[in-house]
Amino acid sequence: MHDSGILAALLPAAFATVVVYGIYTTVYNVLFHPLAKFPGPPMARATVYWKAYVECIQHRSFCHVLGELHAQYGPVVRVGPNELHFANPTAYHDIYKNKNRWDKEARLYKSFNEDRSSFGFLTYAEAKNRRDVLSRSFSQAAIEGSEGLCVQMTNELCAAFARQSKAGGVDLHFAFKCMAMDMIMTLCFGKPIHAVDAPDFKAPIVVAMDASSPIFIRFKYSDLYKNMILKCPPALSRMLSPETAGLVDLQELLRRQINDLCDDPEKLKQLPHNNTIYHRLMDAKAYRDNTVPSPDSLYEEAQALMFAGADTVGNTLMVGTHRLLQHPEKMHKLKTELLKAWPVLSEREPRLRDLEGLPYLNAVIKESLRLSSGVVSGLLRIVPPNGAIIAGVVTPPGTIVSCGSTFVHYNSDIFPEPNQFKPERWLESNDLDNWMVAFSRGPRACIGINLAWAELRLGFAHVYRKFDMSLAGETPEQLPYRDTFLPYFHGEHLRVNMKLVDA
Ligand code: HEM
Repeated sequence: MHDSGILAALLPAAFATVVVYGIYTTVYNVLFHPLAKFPGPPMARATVYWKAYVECIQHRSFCHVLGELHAQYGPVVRVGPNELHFANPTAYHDIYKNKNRWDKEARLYKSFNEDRSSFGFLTYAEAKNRRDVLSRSFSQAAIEGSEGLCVQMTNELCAAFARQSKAGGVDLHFAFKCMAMDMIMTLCFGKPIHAVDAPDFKAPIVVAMDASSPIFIRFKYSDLYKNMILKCPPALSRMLSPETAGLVDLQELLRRQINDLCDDPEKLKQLPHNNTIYHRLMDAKAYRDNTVPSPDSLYEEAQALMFAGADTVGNTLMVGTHRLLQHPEKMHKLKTELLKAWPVLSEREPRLRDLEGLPYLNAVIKESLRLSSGVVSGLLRIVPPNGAIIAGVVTPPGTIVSCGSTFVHYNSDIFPEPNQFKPERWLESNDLDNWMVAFSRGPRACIGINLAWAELRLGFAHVYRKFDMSLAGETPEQLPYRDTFLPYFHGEHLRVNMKLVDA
């Protein structure tokens, strides 16, 4: 028989095998799977590609879809053949508690192409090794040591506000992200990229990161597409997919930085600060096995730190500002507190320690963190071999589980009138802190929490003490976002007139 004859005979057999396998898995998933008794949309019970359809074809925001599903199906919904989402806030503490060593879920976490980073390692053990090295750079003491740098970045943002303020206002969507990007770049490599100096705050790296957010959703469902964009030569990738060109530029910039350091570690000595995160990451003695990670791993860590550290802080400052502008009386209260702590602008500015003691400032930050929620997607975890009880529900081993932070932060039993901006609620009860989950909880909680708090305290304090702000144009009633892991704000950017106060 000719080759073409063999192929002609095999093709129908291969096709039939695929069809039979498809029918078998569908019947198994719907009727016999250990999760068969949990309610959920019929297609979600049958295939993971239901979620892909909702996210990639319908372009719907999955955390919002989850809200509708829970209203229809109750507190536990089966959103994939092997996946449950919990709406009950107690589930949050059951899943993300300190003593849990649960793995992260591969499809979601591999989509970021940061598999060998603190954020991307799937297992607790691998992540712990890296976190042990990094945690020294993010400890409370380290961040206090970087206070001068943090103040400098905030001052540079304010100087840029003063310079760039013009008819039409400044773009706060990008401005705060630029500041956070300069901060993390300086902490990593000792030199800022001066993102805040870009005209209208459109620093290419920040714009590229912003535009690339929705693309990662597609990476979740197609390795082929992901590799086509991220692993083929940059010039070809830019040609094949102009919409992701910015992401490729960002990768090249970080790769150059890391390759330079790996090729010639002596270059570390030339960095303006001698105690950067990459001094630490490239110090073999910092590791239990005395081995510096591969250049690829160091690159992925840099990407993880940029993505984790810039948009999150930027979004919180933007959402807080949006709400304060909608509530002049709360803005006034904040400014009054700041004026008392910092009566004359030209005199000693308050230190981080002083800002920690300002109750209303801290309440404003908590309320901004609650409303922006940090990461809005469910942080998917795998139930270990012994199974688990989550919010009172017996959950089989191997199940993918999550409870999104928005289901905690917008729960009206915990936060009455959850859509309202009420910093005062944090002053009335300390118990609420138990339900602040913006930085997640447990062994994979945010490693940058101290840095984030420092940036938020200094950001709010300096900007609100130094500027009177008013909306340029219409007040957007809401800042609509889509769940792309972080919230992706896709509406009109928040533009604000900034007027320097006299003293
Ligand atoms: C308002 C600011 C921030 C918020 C709301 C936030 C939120 C979070 C959340 C929810 C996680 C858990 C993600 C997961 O389980 O998949 C996380 C992890 C992480 N964050 Fe942050 N973050 C913020 C700022 C920062 C900053 C400034 C950095 C440092 C550059 C940072 C670095 C990280 C890293 C490295 C992880 C991975 C930890 C691990 O998986 O073990 N974050 N963050």
